[in-house]
Amino acid sequence: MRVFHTVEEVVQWRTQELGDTRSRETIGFVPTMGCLHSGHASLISQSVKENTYTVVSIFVNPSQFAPTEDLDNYPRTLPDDIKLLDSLNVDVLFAPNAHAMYPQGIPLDLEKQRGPFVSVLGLSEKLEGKTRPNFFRGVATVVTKLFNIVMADVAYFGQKDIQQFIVLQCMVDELFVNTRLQIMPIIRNSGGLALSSRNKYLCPESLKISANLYQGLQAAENAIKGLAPGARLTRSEIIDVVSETWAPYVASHDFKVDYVSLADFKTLDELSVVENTVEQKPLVISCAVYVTDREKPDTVVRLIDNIII
Ligand SMILES: Nc1ncnc2c1ncn2[C@@H]1O[C@H](COP(=O)(O)OP(=O)(O)OP(=O)(O)O)[C@@H](O)[C@H]1O
Ligand SMILES: CC(C)(CO)[C@@H](O)C(=O)[O-]
Ligand code: BAL
Repeated sequence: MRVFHTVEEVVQWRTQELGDTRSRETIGFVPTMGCLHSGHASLISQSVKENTYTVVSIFVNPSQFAPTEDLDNYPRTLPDDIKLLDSLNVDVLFAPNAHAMYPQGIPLDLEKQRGPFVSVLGLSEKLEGKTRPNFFRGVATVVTKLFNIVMADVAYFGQKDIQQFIVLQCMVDELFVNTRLQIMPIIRNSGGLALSSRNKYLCPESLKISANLYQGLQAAENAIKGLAPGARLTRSEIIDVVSETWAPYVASHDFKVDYVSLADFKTLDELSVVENTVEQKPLVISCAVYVTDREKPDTVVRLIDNIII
C-alpha cells in the first residue's frame, strides 16, 4: 500500500501512475477519520471488490468539530489502521495533516474562519445539525476537497451516519459531482451496538448497556411492521415505544436522550403518522443518546443509530 500525506502525491499517483488506463479502470474511495473497525472494513472490502483501485483517507477534520467537542481527544491509531488497510489490499492511504487540507488554517471559532465552504442548507440544520450546528458544513467541505483530490468513481459511506449520507447525496446531485455515492449497511457487535470509533471511550459495562439503543429502535420497527393493512400509528405512539425500552437506562442516568426522530428517508421531514398503505414512503427512525460511562462518570459519549423502514 502507498501512504501519501500531501495532495500533490495523490494527484501525481492518479494522473501519472494510473494515467491512460483510467478509461477502463475504476477508483473506489472510503473517507474515514481513522481508528478503524469492522464497520470501516466492510466499506473498504466492498470497494476493493468492486474497483480496480481503492483509496482510503484518514483525516480527523477540524471543521466538523465544535469547540466543545472531542477534536483533540479523538482516538488516533494510525499504525494499527495501516496494518488493517494493508491486510484489506488497499492501494492508497491518504493521511494528510490539517495544513495540507486547509492551507489558510481552520480556526474552530466560526467568526474567524476564512475561505470557501460547502453548505447543504435545509437538510443540514435538522437532527444532528441541531446539536452540531457546523457539523455538516465541515463534512460537506472536506468531502468536496477529498473528492476533488481523489476523483473516485464511487465513494462508500455507512448507514450509521444516515444524515451525513443524505446531505452528501444532495450535494453530489445538486453540484453535479462526478463521484457516485454508495450506502453500506450498519455493522453491529454481537449485542446489536453499532460499531463506532467513539465506542472506545466506554467501559465494557457501558458498551453492553449502549446496545439497548438498537433494541429501542427495533421495538419501534416491530410496531410499524406489525401494523395491519390500513392501520396507522402516530409519531408520539412510535416514540413512546422507543422511550419505554430505554426507560430503565434513562432512570439510571446511563442514557440522556438528545433526540428520537421519525422522518422521511429522503427529505428528513418529521412524520406525524405512519400508515400501512402502499403510499407510505421509506422512513428512517434515528436517535442520538448521551451515554455516561459507568467507570468514568465524567466521560459522556454521544452515540447515534438508526433503522431504515
Ligand atoms: N458500524 C458501522 N457500519 C458501517 N459503516 C460505518 C460504521 N461506523 C462507521 N461507518 C462509516 O465509516 C465511515 C467513516 O466513519 P468514521 O471514521 O467517522 O467512523 P465512526 O465509527 O462513525 O466514528 P465516530 O465514532 O466518530 O462516529 C462513515 O461513512 C461511517 O458512516
Ligand atoms: C465523511 C468524513 C470522513 C468526513 O470527515 C466523516 O464525517 C466520517 O468519518 O464519517
Ligand atoms: N462519523 C461521523 C463523524 C463525526 O461524528 O464526527
